[in-house]
Order: sequence, then C-alpha cells, then structure tokens
Amino acid sequence: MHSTPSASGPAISLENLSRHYGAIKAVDNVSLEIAAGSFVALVGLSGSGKSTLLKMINRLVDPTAGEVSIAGENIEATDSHILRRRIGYVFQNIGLFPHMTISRNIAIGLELAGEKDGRQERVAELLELVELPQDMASRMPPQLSGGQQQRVGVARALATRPGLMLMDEPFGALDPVTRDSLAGQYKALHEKLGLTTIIVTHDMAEALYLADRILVMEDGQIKADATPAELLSGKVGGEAEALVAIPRAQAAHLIALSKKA
Ligand SMILES: Nc1ncnc2c1ncn2[C@@H]1O[C@H](COP(=O)(O)OP(=O)(O)OP(=O)(O)O)[C@@H](O)[C@H]1O
Repeated sequence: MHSTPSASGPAISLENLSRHYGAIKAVDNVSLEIAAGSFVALVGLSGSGKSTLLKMINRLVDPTAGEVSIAGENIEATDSHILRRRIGYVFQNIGLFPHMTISRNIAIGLELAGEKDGRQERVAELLELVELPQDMASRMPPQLSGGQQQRVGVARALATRPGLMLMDEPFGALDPVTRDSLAGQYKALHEKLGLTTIIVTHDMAEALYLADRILVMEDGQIKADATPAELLSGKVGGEAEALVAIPRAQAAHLIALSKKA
C-alpha cells in the first residue's frame, strides 16, 4: 500500500470580511492572517458568527464585503470545484449518504472529480488513516456507530488530499470518551499530514487541548486572539476569560475531589 504523501496546509488571509443579513451582522469586518500549518479554534457563544465565518472560507456562504485568500489566491477567482478539492469539510451531522457503501461515501469526492484510477486503494489507505477496519468498506452508514461514522466523515474529507480542513463541531454529537479520543487522533493526523485546520467548537476545553491559536468571537467580531497558554494565564480578559473560567473551575473541582478520596 502507498503511504499518504504529506499535504502542505496553506496560509489563509481574511480581509475586512463581512456577512450581514439585513440588520444582523453575522460576521462584521474581520481581518485575519492564519499561518500555514496552524490549528485554529473558533469559539464563542451561540450566534456569534463562527459557522458563518468558516463557511465563507469554502464559499458555502458568500461575503457581503471583503475577501478570502488561500495560499495567496483570492477564492473568488478560484473555480469552486478546485476549491472544494483543496478544502476538506467536516460537520456535526456528518451527512453520509445512507444508501451508499462506506467505500463509496469516502470516494465520493474522487468520483465527482472524475478520478477513476486507484479509488479502492485510496479508500483502503484512508480507512487505515482514520483507524477503521478494512471490512467496513462494504457496510452501509446506518450499520456504523456515531463515532465510526464521524471517522468516515474525516476520511471522506481527506480523500482529495486537501491541505486545509474546516471542521464545524465535528465531534459535538459524540459521547465524551469517544469525542476525546477522536479529537486526539485528529490532532495527530493534522500534524502527520501537515494540514492547516480551522475548527469551530463550543467546548473551550477541546479548543485549549487541540489548537495552537484560539479566536474568540462575539457579535460577528474576533474579540480575542491568543494561544491556549495566554488564555489560561488569565491575561486575555473579557468574554474569553468567562469561557476559560468554566474548564478551569471544572479542573479545580476535580482536583479537589480527588484529594478527598
Ligand atoms: N442564512 C441566514 N439568514 C439570516 N440570518 C442568519 C443566517 N445564517 C446565520 N444567521 C445569523 O447570523 C448570526 C451568526 O450565526 P452563526 O451560525 O454564524 O453563529 P454561530 O456562532 O456559528 O452559532 P452556533 O454556535 O449556535 O452554531 C446569528 O444571529 C444567525 O441567526
């Protein structure tokens, strides 16, 4: 079997990016440089604009103003099929096609791109990459657990060897143990493949654990931009501090309980 060649994640640039819906400023004049190979978490309260920001990067949502560039190229000028091959997208409810085998679900991006050669080998390679047994290839999605389906979602997103992964609450619907183990395995994949990853999560503890940079959104704007260590140090303040206070208090509570045992 071939080993997976390292992809090289692109740098991303957002310039005065906005998406307004009438009076609602879902994303409001955001400018941002994301370095190649970063793992960025977008956190913030419900409705703060995280998903809208993410979806403007793969053109699922069109901005009302501003620009997105990937590896220095304005995405408006990039053919949307090419863009989709370069960007993997994983979201909470996976969206596997229930009437297609796991193998076909994984290969759908290759099929749509007209890539005929080596599809089965690529599926085998991807199953191995996301640590699923090869015999799952012939099963149908309803015959897999939620966690296994989510792994298939990750495999499908990686099929076209994208350098950029966009993930919207990818592990949100899973139990905490599966969630933690999948998140850890994804982080290892991110490093192994040299990806650029942007993840939306409601879970600050997950963001602190996974990302090397955390962006806190509020009312369509980025109100804090910090490393996990900076956030944990308590120097960032504002809403970021309120979000970090929750996992910090939980950790302190658990430590106190374990001392009583
Ligand atoms: N298609 C739409 N039409 C009108 N308003 C929209 C649309 N999509 C999003 N919004 C509004 O834009 C704001 C930001 O929504 P968005 O989904 O980006 O937030 P979010 O931070 O991802 O929220 P959540 O954490 O709940 O998923 C919200 O007020 C939402 O109601």
